[in-house]
Amino acid sequence: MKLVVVGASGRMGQALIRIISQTDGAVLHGAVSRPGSSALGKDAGELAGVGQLGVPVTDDALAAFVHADGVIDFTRPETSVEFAALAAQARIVHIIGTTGCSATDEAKFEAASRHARLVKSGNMSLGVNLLSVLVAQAAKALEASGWDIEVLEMHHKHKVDAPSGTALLLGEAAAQGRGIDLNDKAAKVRDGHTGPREQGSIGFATMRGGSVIGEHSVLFAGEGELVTLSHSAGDRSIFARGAVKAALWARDKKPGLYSMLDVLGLSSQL
Ligand SMILES: NC(=O)C1=CN([C@@H]2O[C@H](COP(=O)(O)OP(=O)(O)OC[C@H]3O[C@@H](n4cnc5c(N)ncnc54)[C@H](OP(=O)(O)O)[C@@H]3O)[C@@H](O)[C@H]2O)C=CC1
Ligand SMILES: O=C(O)C1=N[C@H](C(=O)O)C[C@H](O)C1
Repeated sequence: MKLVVVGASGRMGQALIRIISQTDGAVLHGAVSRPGSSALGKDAGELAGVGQLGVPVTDDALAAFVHADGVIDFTRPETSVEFAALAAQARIVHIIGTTGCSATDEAKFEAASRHARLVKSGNMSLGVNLLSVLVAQAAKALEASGWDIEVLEMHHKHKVDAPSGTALLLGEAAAQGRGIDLNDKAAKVRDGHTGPREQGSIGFATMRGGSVIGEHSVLFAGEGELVTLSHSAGDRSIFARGAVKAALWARDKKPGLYSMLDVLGLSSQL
């Protein structure tokens, strides 16, 4: 499968180029960076430390997409929206790992998925997707006893969105387990005299610092006891491997908007 990596000089872009170069059935067809990037014209393999791949970094996304089978995109919301339209035009697979997208962005992805096969997830790792299934089960099982749910996350100091895509994905899983809408029940920020915790709300706490790749915990707090379900990312290759797996999976699917749970065969569990 001929894959284009957009955001090729980013943290995830680099991890993706390395994983594609090691994956049977996948080949790096194109690498796209932003106009003016210092990476333009450089060999994508050399940039990612895997030796020459014969793929120069370009800023011409459409030309890169034309003869490709898929694009893997961990960039920025506004950029992913643009690439979704181009991928739909080229009728290719589009894997979106970008987080921090608005409801308007999501509607544009939905529209693009009428023509393209899109897989989008706030976390492409197997571990987090399994965790989301466990969180939904725990949220349901502990509902009658009225246990409170809090989602805690920490990431590196460069991260620009909060709560993380993963925290929101885990919050959605908890909400699904409780049969509620996360938008009605999320407490994303607390500051000052907040009053007591609203019964049935799902709280979020965000920490940023250093080079932390991704730490997530979902806390279930009852009277006198606490259950914690957590995931720790040791390396960005876990996300890159998931994204490449998603691209290979989506290749023969009908146009539509899929999740990582679909790719992993876990959607019926949630
Ligand atoms: N779903 C998942 O499993 C995961 C999701 N993520 C998400 O992926 C996204 C990227 O993360 P990360 O790699 O750490 O961030 P980086 O900032 O390191 O990488 C983003 C890259 O996108 C590039 N970019 C921005 N606009 C364009 C454009 N118009 N054309 C081409 N390239 C562009 C940036 O270029 P420039 O530097 O020049 O601006 C940058 O190189 C974030 O939203 C993050 O939350 C991250 C890890 C896992
Ligand atoms: O920005 C990151 O780095 C990460 N972003 C994703 C998120 O927002 O949850 C996934 C992962 O935790 C790393």
